Amino acid sequence: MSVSAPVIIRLLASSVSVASRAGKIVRDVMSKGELGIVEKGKDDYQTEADRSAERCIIDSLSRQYPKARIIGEEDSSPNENEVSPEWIVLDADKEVLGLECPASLKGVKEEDIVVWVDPLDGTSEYTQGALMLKRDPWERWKMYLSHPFISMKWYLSLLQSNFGFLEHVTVLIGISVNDKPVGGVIHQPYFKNQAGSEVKMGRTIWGLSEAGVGGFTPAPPPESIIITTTRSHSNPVVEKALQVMNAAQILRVGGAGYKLLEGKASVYVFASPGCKKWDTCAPEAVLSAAGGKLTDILGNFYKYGANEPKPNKTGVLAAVNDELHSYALNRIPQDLKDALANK
Ligand SMILES: Nc1ncnc2c1ncn2[C@@H]1O[C@H](COP(=O)(O)O)[C@@H](O)[C@H]1OP(=O)(O)O
Ligand SMILES: [Mg+2]
Repeated sequence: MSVSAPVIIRLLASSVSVASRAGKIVRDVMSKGELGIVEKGKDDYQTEADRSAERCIIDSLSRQYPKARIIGEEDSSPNENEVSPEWIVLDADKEVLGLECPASLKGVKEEDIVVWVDPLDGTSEYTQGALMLKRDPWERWKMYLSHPFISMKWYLSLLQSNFGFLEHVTVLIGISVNDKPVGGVIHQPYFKNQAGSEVKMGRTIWGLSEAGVGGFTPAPPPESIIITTTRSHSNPVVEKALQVMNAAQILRVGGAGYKLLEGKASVYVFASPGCKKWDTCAPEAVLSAAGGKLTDILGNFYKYGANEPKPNKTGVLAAVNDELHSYALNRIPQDLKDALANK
């Protein structure tokens, strides 16, 4: 790799490469069918894919950027023995390496950087996707019984979903400097690239502050207001914040990364704690590089320094441009903002 490129460019290029490798780990664990689900907290699960993909990303990046602070959702400690040599990725994406570094980022030093890693965003959708991959109804029913966190209502909605929730899964790597997300990578392991009769799985999107985005073309905002929100972590306050938006449509999809990429919505509203810094760092970087804005429900930016609290206690409000962000912010009732701020 060219050592002459500024560190922020090299790190973003390395993150693009390692995110694809992590995406393959996510697919491989699913293919084996042994998810190794662990309950971390209420509505919060971890699988073998989360653990292995995180080790792949953290070990690959920390070998190349030892002075950067890298924080992963699963908080697994580095242990050489656990890491398969095949998981270590030391190459870097050529397109990103060739980017002109914005002047404001040229002087960034490795030790100024904090990287937030979510190895598998949309874990609920991933585990539910596993259930639906069981084509034999009896096998599926037995697996459902071993997933005590999936209610019968969800099970029935899954049966009607045409097995689509795996597309909501993403791998997120967010790069922050001075508390701000400046670079982001969102990899979709289950995105289908159709080339003739051949289907190749996976796509990687990146964004860099003042440089733009790559890997996809952001769609122009729809004429009417289309909102996206959680499908698996709702509550009455989340619903109240949606009702006041006067939206033409509400799309309920999983994962923070996927909400930015599903292509139809222009505003993301989630008036609840639940998301953490690793959920929003990469999406915020990509969104702002594309001209959008992500804040909490009160309109304040989150800070991404290494010592900042991990939970995004005051929710998420994101939009593809400032005008739509202001529209949504002004519609949220003050009592709802106060209730979240004082939680
Ligand atoms: N109540 C919660 N508990 C745990 N994680 C949450 C919660 N709410 C949101 N998240 C995280 O934020 C992401 C976006 O939320 P949602 O899918 O509900 O829209 C989720 O995929 C999940 O990340 P993860 O899947 O990495 O654990
Ligand atoms: Mg997440």
